[in-house]
Amino acid sequence: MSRYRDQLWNEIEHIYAAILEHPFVTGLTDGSLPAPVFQHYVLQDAHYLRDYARALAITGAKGDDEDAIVLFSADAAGAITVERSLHAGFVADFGLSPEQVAATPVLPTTLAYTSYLLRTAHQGSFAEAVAVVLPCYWIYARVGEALLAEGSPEPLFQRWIATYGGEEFQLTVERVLRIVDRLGERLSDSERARCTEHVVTTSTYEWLFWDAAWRQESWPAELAR
Ligand SMILES: Cc1ncc(C[n+]2csc(CCO)c2C)c(N)n1
Repeated sequence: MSRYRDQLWNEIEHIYAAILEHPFVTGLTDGSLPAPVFQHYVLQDAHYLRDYARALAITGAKGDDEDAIVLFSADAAGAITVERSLHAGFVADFGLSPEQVAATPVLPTTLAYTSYLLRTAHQGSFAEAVAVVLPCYWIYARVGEALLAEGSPEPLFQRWIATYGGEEFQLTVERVLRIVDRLGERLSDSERARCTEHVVTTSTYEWLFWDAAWRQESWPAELAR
């Protein structure tokens, strides 16, 4: 019997491959990513990280042992710290004012992704909560690793790559994957199917999140009041 993580990776490998080929991601390493696209991503990510931290805190509260409670609760705080340091730096680099940042609306893809995260974390079991938050860790660790090997000529993008390709983050993800493997050994068939669906859904949202920035997604201007 293979580890649960290997079964899950089989389900999302094609999404990961599509992410590595996405022009947003290739634009990070060849330096061609247009600044407004990266800016869009960073501003939406600030909204995303706040709700992701909430989803992690709920996952921690549902933890089935002390290590799991500590890991997810600490990462809930960590997601806010990352958001503040990474994003304060990028926002300063872009010359954006705090007012402009505060006025940035939560756009459709961010709202859909965070809503699904929070709904599942609130309503699901501990295993479902772990499954729904997993792709955020796992895909960024794998993408960070792949991009670190290539690097970027643009210092701003290189800083982003170093955050997620770095060893410390890789160790955090390994700790989450050990919990996934442990839970995988005792899931019923129906709970396993629900967990797999959450992993596939939020992996798809990871692709969509980059694509929304690439498309410069907005709410329909013709419906604005
Ligand atoms: C859309 C989106 N998905 C994943 C991450 C990466 N990420 C955010 S918090 C966290 C773990 C705890 O710090 C990780 C890996 C991101 N920034 N934005």
